Amino acid sequence: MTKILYSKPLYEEKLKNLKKYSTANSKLAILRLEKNFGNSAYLKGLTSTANKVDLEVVVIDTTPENAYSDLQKLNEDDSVTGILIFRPIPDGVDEDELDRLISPEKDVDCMNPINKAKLYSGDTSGFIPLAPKASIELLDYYGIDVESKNCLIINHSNVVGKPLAMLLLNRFATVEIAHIKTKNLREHSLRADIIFTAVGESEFLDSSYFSEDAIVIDIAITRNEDGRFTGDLNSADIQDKIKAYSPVPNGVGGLTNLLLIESVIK
Ligand SMILES: Nc1nc(=O)c2c([nH]1)NC[C@@H]1CN(c3ccc(C(=O)N[C@@H](CCC(=O)O)C(=O)O)cc3)C=[N+]21
Repeated sequence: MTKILYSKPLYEEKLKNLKKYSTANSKLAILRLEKNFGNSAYLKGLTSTANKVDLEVVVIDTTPENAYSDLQKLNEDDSVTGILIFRPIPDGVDEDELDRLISPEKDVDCMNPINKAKLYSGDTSGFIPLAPKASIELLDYYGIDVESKNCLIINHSNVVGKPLAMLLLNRFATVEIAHIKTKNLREHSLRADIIFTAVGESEFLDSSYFSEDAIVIDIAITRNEDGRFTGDLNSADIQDKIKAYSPVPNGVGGLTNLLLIESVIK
């Protein structure tokens, strides 16, 4: 039997705890340069969670020309306590410049170089990128230890792959990162104990990619041809053929939005 790693029980537990905090002096601001499926799903999830704890959320739609000044305004606005810039960031915007500009104290997704440096040097006491953090917390909740495991990450972005690799290294996992130029992905995934994937290609990972003891953490969210939300994993095909997986929806994404709200409040 393949186990499904739902985030719901952990979500509920953490939500209950969050309700003890006052949200009166907290506000999350989201800087959005474009609308796409991924950030719409995120916005829906985080809005729903924010409503449950009465946290104020504002979305600032901006343009490549105004992004820097709009971000500066959010930095200077004392009522704003957390800032998230939706990724991916479109062409014509200097992503590194935005990252340098975001106030390190409000940088809930850990994109400012000061916060990244802390994380990359092994100090996890500050902000941690939220999707990688959710992936690790989900494994912790289900008692899955990554130490000495062969972990494959299929994503090399600044938001998912690279920070996730750091978190796994901190826990003495053996880490491999696959990306767009990787040859023979299957050869890598067949050797892996735990596979973290965030490609965004609906259900492309079938059972031929995995050993029977594989655990798959699906960090992608897309929509397939019939309009269903899916991740990278073909969950019908892998039934009874791998050990465990996190579903989409109700897996990593559901927890990511809660960790975002938690990060703003705490
Ligand atoms: N700077 C940045 N950091 C990100 O982490 C980031 C981003 N930009 N841009 C967009 C993608 C996508 N993403 C999601 C997070 C949560 C859900 C989520 O809450 N999903 C729920 C609910 C979905 C629903 O009900 O519509 C679920 O899967 O159960 C979805 C998608 C984070 N991303």
